[in-house]
Amino acid sequence: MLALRTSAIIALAAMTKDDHLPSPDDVSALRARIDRPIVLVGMMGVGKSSVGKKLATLLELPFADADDEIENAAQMSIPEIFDQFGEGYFRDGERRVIARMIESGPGILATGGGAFVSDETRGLILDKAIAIWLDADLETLVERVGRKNTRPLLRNGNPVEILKRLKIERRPFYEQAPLHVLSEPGPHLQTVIRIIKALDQWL
Ligand SMILES: Nc1ncnc2c1ncn2[C@@H]1O[C@H](COP(=O)(O)OP(=O)(O)OP(=O)(O)O)[C@@H](O)[C@H]1O
Ligand SMILES: O=C(O)C1=C[C@@H](O)[C@@H](O)[C@H](O)C1
Ligand SMILES: [Mg+2]
Repeated sequence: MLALRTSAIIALAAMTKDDHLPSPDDVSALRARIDRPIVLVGMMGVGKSSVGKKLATLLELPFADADDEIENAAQMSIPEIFDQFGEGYFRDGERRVIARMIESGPGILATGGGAFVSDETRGLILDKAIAIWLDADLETLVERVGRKNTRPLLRNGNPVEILKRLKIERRPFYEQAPLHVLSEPGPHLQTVIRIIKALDQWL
């Protein structure tokens, strides 16, 4: 497969009839080339956890979610951690959990929306893993985060305005990921296939 090691591979093409599931042989061949963790980064609600799980199933790789790991380690929910100890404490835990998980070898890791903003975490991911920026427009994010009220950063103010601001503030960090995949409205599988294609070109 042609290795496109240019600055970034942008898989933003609209869904076409070419967005079909790759054959089992193609998936196996790709799987064999994955020698590092694949780390999904991007805004809250973009689909890192839900798409990441499906991607892991398709590639037959272990899946882990940094937010879940933090909750398990603390035996508390993320809103409880924010309420009782504050965001700084959460970010410390997030940094430690991701540093540990990056050492676990090939697998799919869904990060929390703010993880890639940390210089230390971002440096580690860029050095030792394959970072994929999952991206969506504001309207899509607003619709998706509205399905659950579990994101403490959206509780203190107008969620649309907060998401809009965070999206602008975080873009310079997210765009450092070498792969950029759009997660548009539609089936999760559409995004999974786009990730597979981006990886196939990159590796
Ligand atoms: N491609 C998609 N098409 C339709 N719905 C999606 C898609 N991706 C995610 N969703 C839905 O959007 C919601 C948020 O997704 P998810 O929890 O995976 O986001 P996240 O990026 O992990 O967010 P966070 O950073 O807060 O953990 C879920 O209800 C999920 O099913
Ligand atoms: O975007 C963020 O900063 C966050 C996203 C979620 O995944 C959680 O990590 C937490 O709610 C913070
Ligand atoms: Mg998540």
